[in-house]
Amino acid sequence: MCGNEESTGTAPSQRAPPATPYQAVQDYISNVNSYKIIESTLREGEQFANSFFDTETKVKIAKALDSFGVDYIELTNPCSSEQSFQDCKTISNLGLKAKILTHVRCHMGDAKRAVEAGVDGVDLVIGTSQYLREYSHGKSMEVIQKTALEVISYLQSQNVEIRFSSEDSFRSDLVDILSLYKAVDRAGVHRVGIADTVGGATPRMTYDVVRTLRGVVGCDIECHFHDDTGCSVAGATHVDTSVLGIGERNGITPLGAFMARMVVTAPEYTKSKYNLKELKALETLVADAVEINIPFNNPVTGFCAFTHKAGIHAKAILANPSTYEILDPEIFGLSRYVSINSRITGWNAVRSRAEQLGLSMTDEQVKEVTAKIKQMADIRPLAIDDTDSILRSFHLELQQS
Ligand SMILES: CC(=O)SCCNC(=O)CCNC(=O)[C@H](O)C(C)(C)COP(=O)(O)OP(=O)(O)OC[C@H]1O[C@@H](n2cnc3c(N)ncnc32)[C@H](O)[C@@H]1OP(=O)(O)O
Ligand SMILES: O=C(O)CCC(=O)C(=O)O
Ligand SMILES: [Zn+2]
Repeated sequence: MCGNEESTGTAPSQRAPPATPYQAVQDYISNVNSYKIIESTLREGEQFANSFFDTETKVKIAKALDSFGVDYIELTNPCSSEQSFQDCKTISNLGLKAKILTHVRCHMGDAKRAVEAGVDGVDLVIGTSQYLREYSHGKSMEVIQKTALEVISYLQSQNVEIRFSSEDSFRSDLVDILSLYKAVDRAGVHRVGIADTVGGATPRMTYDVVRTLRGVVGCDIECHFHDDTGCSVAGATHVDTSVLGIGERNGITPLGAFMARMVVTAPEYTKSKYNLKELKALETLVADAVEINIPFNNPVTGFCAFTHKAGIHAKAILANPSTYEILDPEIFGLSRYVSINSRITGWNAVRSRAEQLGLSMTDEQVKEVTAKIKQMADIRPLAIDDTDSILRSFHLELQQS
């Protein structure tokens, strides 16, 4: 052992645990205590390369999302196929607490089919960037606005909730989209949405656009962010998510990562509203359905999300978990793991493991066995069983000597 043989400090077990070990990172500027989740696993998620959801799977996922507590569940356009239409009807009739939305083109035919499917709300979308106006639908801003107002007026007559969104908002002309949003807001939509369809926006750009839009519309503002450049966790009043972030290309804001963010930013609201302990089961359900593994570094549920390895970390974590954790795993029904299996393990971690195993040793003895673990760990990777046996046989030798 080197370095800290003499500075053992106070043993973690001798100190009173702090009353509130986890402290929120306060965001005094934003109003984060009333956001809502538009969960799009069954829409954006169906655009994920591997996705095939049969009706039974969709129903299971919809029920799991509902039980988790999401506010809205967004479904694929019922015009996509006969089964998409039937599935919209089936899920709309489940009597879930979450409102059921479908996502359609800002187009009268799509809007009528959405109403026939019996959804609670319709998410209208149309591309507004030069790229999409030229290469997708070919419509001018004037035609877009005229069509939008007609479709909105029809949907109002059908008493459904209406969201109007531009696709590729961040590459659209800001003046163009602001005047379009102003018009649809005046027409009475419930929300407008902005979408970073290609995942190129920065947090600063997002802040600027949402702030400017907030000055122009009175309705709620929904955000939809793609993760092409790893910047998808953000939002305004309503945030689009999908389980594990599945979606077109490499997807959108992952529900779990967003929950991780919000449990820090708005802890009371988030914990009281969402059944965070169901996150892991929900992610496992969707991962199995689309035949993927949960990434090792997934926020909250990645296998090492709460694993502490380096000796300096382990000591402090054992004394007070908030030293190296911004999230309490218990909130998600999970537990932390302190590794003692490597050459970077420290004696404090080993002492804690020995205590867990009921092996009583002096500090000097723990340091001695730690040196043995390190010796072995320099030769090959160790598993927990290996280090436990080293501890047990060392302890046995002590008793026999
Ligand atoms: C960024 C996003 O993720 S937006 C959501 C993407 N979701 C989907 O695409 C849902 C699944 N899509 C589908 O099932 C099909 O594309 C359908 C049913 C919507 C349309 O299918 P098709 O009629 O075969 O058209 P296709 O998919 O080849 O092309 C899209 C058509 O929609 C038009 N379009 C695209 N956006 C809009 C819009 N907002 N309003 C009106 N028309 C639009 C395009 O111009 C094109 O029309 P065209 O047939 O005259 O060329
Ligand atoms: O409807 C929206 O707001 C977003 C549509 C979409 O999936 C996207 O633009 O990436
Ligand atoms: Zn998208």
